[in-house]
Amino acid sequence: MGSSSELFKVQTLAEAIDSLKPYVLSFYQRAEKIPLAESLGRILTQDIPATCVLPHFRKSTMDGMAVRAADTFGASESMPALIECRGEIRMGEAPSKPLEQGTGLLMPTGGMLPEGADAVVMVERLEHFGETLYGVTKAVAPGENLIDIGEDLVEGEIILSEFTRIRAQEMGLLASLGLAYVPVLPRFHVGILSTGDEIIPPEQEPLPGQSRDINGYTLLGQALASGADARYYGIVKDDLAELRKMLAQMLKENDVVLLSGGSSVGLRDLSAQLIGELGEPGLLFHGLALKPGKPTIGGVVDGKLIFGLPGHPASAMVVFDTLVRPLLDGSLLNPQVDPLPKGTLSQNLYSGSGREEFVRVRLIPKGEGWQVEPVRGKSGLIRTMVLADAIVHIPLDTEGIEAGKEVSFRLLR
Ligand SMILES: Nc1nc2c(c(=O)[nH]1)N[C@H]1C(S)=C(S)[C@@H](COP(=O)(O)OP(=O)(O)OC[C@H]3O[C@@H](n4cnc5c(N)ncnc54)[C@H](O)[C@@H]3O)O[C@H]1N2
Ligand code: MOO
Repeated sequence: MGSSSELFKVQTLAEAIDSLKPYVLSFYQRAEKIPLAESLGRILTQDIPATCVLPHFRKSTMDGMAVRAADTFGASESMPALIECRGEIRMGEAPSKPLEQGTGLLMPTGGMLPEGADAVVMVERLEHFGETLYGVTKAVAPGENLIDIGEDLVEGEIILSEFTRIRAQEMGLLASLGLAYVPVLPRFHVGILSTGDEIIPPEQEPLPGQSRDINGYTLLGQALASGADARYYGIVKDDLAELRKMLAQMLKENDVVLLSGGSSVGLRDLSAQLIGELGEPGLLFHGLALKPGKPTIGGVVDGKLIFGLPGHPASAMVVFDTLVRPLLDGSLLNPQVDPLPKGTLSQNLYSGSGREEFVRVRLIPKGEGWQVEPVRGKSGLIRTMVLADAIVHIPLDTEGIEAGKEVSFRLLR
């Protein structure tokens, strides 16, 4: 234990992320094209220009009659404007000739307006006087009840930027552009392993001194929620040979390997030693100026990323969220991928640790916004994470945040 302080050559979170960036970027080169129907939650790897005008025809937004707006000016219930109906436009069909002055064409919502028409009168404002004669009981303004050509999209403009996360509305937009396949970041394959002589599977009854595996499941959930293809590899005892064998297999089968436990300075600190041995460049950092999460380990073995996360369940989750998630979900390159909502802090938050802090908080509805209330409790308590709705960041160079201040938070989903 005498050499423990040398092991902890503490780096900042930003330095750790920078050291991993080149390896993550090389992974991002493996962009793939996937069917649009499977693209929800994936990250675009290209700017998407509008390749067509939308809509490409003038479209009615009401069931009614296409008219020249000027023909309806001054119309009222007591003095309707008289319009001669020249027939009906069907859905999906183009009108055959322009609309003449004083005439109208009946049309459905979504139908194409004829040349010459510049507004639609809704059926509720039409009176049928017989034969082809209709009365308009309320004037329409030019442009009323229609969507103009290019009102949605103008050809050539960049409509989605690189590293946008595809939501339902982006899927719809991509469909409207005719993109049946979309270029996205690849999904990381993530392998998760829990370590420790005392850790047992959930289905076993713990003897004194034993604990059921929590981190295997929290990390699996977080990796899946970040869009990764994640797999849980179980539990390995504090045994160098066993751990080496398992890590070699996991590195073969995954892009990212997550270990938890055994990251600190105890006798059983095997992970850092092994990461150094398994391949190049090996260990990149051991110890971060982070609270919780000081004993975090990070390394790269032959292009694969490997992390040793702290054993304490809340620490492992917070470190995943701040260090690992941004690599998996593309927010490393586009921090705007998830805009941070804001709320008002209910109590002073002190930060005298000399470390960057991530504080678990509850969100309490207050007026139209949120009151942000710190969840107290040690990082060894899983319940603190269950009570928490979000995480608030206190940067390295501040002493804390005063009660009543507005703070940004990241939702824990
Ligand atoms: N002398 C020092 N001791 C510790 C330091 C330090 O700097 N000096 N750092 C502390 C901090 S901070 C943390 S966090 C922990 C991290 O410990 P390890 O990553 O080495 O993890 P373990 O010692 O194996 O376990 C700690 C704790 O967490 C429980 N654990 C581990 N894995 C799981 C799991 N999969 N599911 C549920 N619980 C788990 C384990 O049983 C221990 O109770 O070190 C401090 N010590
Ligand atoms: O980092 Mo330990 O992670 O403070 O509990």
